[in-house]
Amino acid sequence: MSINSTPQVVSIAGSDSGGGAGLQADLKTFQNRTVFGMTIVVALTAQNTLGVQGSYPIPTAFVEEQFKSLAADFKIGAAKTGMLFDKEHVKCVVDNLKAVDFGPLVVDPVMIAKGGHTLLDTDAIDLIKTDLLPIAYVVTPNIPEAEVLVGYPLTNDLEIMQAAQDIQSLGVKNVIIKGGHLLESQSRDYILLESGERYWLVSERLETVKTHGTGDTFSACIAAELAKGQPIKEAILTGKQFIQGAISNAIDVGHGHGPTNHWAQLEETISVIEE
Ligand SMILES: Nc1ncnc2c1ncn2[C@@H]1O[C@H](COP(=O)(O)OP(=O)(O)OP(=O)(O)O)[C@@H](O)[C@H]1O
Ligand SMILES: Cc1ncc(COP(=O)(O)O)c(N)n1
Repeated sequence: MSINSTPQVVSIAGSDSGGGAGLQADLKTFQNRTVFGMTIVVALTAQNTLGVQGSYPIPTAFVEEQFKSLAADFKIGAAKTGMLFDKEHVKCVVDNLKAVDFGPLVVDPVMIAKGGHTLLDTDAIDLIKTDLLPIAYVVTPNIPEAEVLVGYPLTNDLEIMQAAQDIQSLGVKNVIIKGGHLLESQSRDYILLESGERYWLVSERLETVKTHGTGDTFSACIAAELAKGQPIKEAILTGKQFIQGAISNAIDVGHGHGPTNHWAQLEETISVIEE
């Protein structure tokens, strides 16, 4: 085996002490998908399934030091970003990503935790649009995050499709608008690829409160598959199959919005509906 031939992936995000979202969800997902996972810690949260009790940024100089440590040794095949805390940290992450080759970048534009706690200052959003998205290969906003990125409400399929196009025009190659927040009997994500191909990935919507960290888990799985060299369409399908399996094979921890099951296997119940 040649040096560094094992697929390697890094998550640049915040720590969730409760283990269901953030860096912890990403590492568990990387492990399940058999890629070697690493982390660049941007912020810490004191958090459990009941909510976020506090958050604390890592000094940007130390974020940079972590970038340098990983770049000096590993051959990273894909990266993802999650909670980036504020404008200074977004700038630090962008500057450092430009200085290294960590492969295709998946941006999960985490803004507000499901419990309502702010994970990104609102004055950092412009920088995400102008500086982070142009260097991203994939972006995975949920509906409220997509609304913030485009500046108009998404109330029907046509508006979601238009939003994907408007987000792509910011410079990111592939756009996934996640439909976990749509109150329908199906869970539908809208995909617009670099090639112009567009489709919905549709699965049964599972009635559960155990959805803490669904977005992190989904985007981490996509990054893992990209690090293995999977094409984007396959990587996204695997992400959707993985999150469906992780929600449907529930585990029982905590008293609130429990985490998904990161040791679950892929679920094969996804439909692809071309536009
Ligand atoms: N109840 C559900 N049943 C089936 N799939 C779901 C459900 N909730 C979310 N999903 C799927 O999980 C993935 C993540 O979507 P979601 O919209 O929940 O992201 P998110 O809000 O960013 O998550 P989080 O902020 O918790 O990390 C999507 O593929 C979505 O379709
Ligand atoms: C550190 C960190 N990153 C991301 C999320 C989003 O997950 P959710 O929306 O399920 O709370 C979170 N709660 N904490």
